[in-house]
Amino acid sequence: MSASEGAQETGLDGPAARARSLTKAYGSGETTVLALDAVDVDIAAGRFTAVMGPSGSGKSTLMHCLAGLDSVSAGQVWLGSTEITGLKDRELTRLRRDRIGFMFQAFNLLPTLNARENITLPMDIAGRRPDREWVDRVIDTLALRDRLGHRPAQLSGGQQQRVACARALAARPELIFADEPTGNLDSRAGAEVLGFLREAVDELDQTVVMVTHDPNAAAYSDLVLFLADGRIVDEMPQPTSEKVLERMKRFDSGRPEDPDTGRTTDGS
Ligand SMILES: Nc1ncnc2c1ncn2[C@@H]1O[C@H](COP(=O)(O)OP(=O)(O)OP(=O)(O)O)[C@@H](O)[C@H]1O
Repeated sequence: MSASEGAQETGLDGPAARARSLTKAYGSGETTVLALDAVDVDIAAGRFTAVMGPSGSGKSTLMHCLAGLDSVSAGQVWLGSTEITGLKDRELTRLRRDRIGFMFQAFNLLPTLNARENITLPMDIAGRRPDREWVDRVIDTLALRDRLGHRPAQLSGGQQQRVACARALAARPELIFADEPTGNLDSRAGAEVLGFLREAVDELDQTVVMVTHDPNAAAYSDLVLFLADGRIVDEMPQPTSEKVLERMKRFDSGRPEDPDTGRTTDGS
């Protein structure tokens, strides 16, 4: 079987996003922080990828650079076959609007709009006519049909996050970025939202990249990428929460040594 037949069989042709030697430095001179250090990554289309790593390892920076929300210091980023590094701000804004969906920890729902209006808001702003059939499918998949007339204050946290999820899916973006999407939810509502992201991939053929600290959340993904000090240091296909937790513990025990004493910095 040729590679192209394989791609056809899985319905995939090339990664949804790609970075090569992606480098991001903040600040200058002695205070420079290298948030991403020559990262190479392929985000597989039609898959659910989780990004994990210790605090400050570069997870959010990676997501922001892949999504064109942040400029890069060096290297290249592609969304599908479009190189986004080098695009002008206006082109980037349009590309984000048309091709990417976002879900953040804060739901960013507009309080005066009802659920349906919040879901279609990005398309309304862009002057795009929603694909009714698709939006209906998203609404039913997320079990929001009987909540469409409610404003955010009349919805539970989990329902609000489902509306945010529907909003990210509504324009049928090529890629959905979720940054700690369950961070503000109790475990039941969190599990529900993760289940829906999983369904978006399995049933609706969407591509999801999720930044998380939570091994249980990462276990919903197809592949976990582990970042440390701005580099991808490991990856884990078919993760379970136990295996992810074990891997994360190795970061905790990998405390840097003091070069003078050879001891770890906590004195052990
Ligand atoms: N705007 C900024 N200005 C300066 N430094 C920054 C900025 N944003 C991030 N950094 C630094 O870049 C590094 C990576 O940050 P980033 O937010 O990507 O990490 P993270 O893995 O998402 O962390 P967390 O899990 O705590 O959210 C950190 O050292 C951080 O302090």
